[in-house]
Amino acid sequence: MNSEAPKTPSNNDTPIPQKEDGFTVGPLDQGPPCCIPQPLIEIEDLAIHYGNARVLSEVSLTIHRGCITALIGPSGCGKTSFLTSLNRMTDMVPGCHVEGKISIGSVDVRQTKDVLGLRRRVGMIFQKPNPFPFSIRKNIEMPLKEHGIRNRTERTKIIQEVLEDVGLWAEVKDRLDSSALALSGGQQQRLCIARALALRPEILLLDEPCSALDPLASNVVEELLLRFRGRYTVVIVTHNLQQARRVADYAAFFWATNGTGTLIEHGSGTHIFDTPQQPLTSAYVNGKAG
Ligand SMILES: Nc1ncnc2c1ncn2[C@@H]1O[C@H](COP(=O)(O)OP(=O)(O)OP(=O)(O)O)[C@@H](O)[C@H]1O
Repeated sequence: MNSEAPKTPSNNDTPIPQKEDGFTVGPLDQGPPCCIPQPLIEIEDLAIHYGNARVLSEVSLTIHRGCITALIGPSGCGKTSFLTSLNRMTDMVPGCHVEGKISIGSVDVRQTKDVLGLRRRVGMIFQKPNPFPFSIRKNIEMPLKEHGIRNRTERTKIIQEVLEDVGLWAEVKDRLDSSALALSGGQQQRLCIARALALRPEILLLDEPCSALDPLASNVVEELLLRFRGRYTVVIVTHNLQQARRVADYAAFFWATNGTGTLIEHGSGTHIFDTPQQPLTSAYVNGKAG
């Protein structure tokens, strides 16, 4: 294990990026613009079961505010299960049982009664873009209404802001009432990210967000993630090690033995990809295992 600081510059003098190229990139007042390693999510001795099968065990990890943390490891080692436990999506899986402690700031994730508030704070983006089968506008408006934003002018403002944040505004501003399903895959994924941003989350969980996209669309989403650094705390599952290497301030490597995954090693992206301590990590990141 390693808790060395990430490669990203960490000092208070880094200027806050201003609106450029039509992007505003999230609430500007939400924190340090660079990756100052301050713990935000603390996971202690996490275990996850589906029925009698223990698929994840003994995972302890600190995730830092404003940083991008990549979860890597072969298929079936528990990355998605881990990710979805962070905003209690695991509650929705019949037979799923989570043990251990997850804290986000002062909130005890497993004990909190305010699951809606938790999910507002911790947004989730899935592998396959999943826009609602409605208009582009309604895709963002619906969750805003569900979360109690009754004022139409405020909703209209947020819709424009978040579409600008994901670089989609110029492409869709003249067809906000057209079906979201008519957008390309990459545009749909950016719409889903905009929908998550509309609720002003602090944390974004992304489960292989680029794997269903063509290389060009994938690059656009990756670029977007880099722009989120410092504004949102991003936790991303990716099988694309090149992508993980490019974006990760921190990386956590999982591996399963006899069906039970665990965390083998974590640390800065540089540490995991260039100087891993564990032979298994080295074999995996160099394409010799997994
Ligand atoms: N709903 C479920 N019911 C039963 N078992 C499940 C369920 N979801 C996941 N599993 C099992 O839990 C283990 C971990 O799965 P998980 O999807 O978390 O791994 P992963 O590392 O994200 O895999 P991948 O990279 O293929 O998405 C696997 O053995 C999987 O079959």
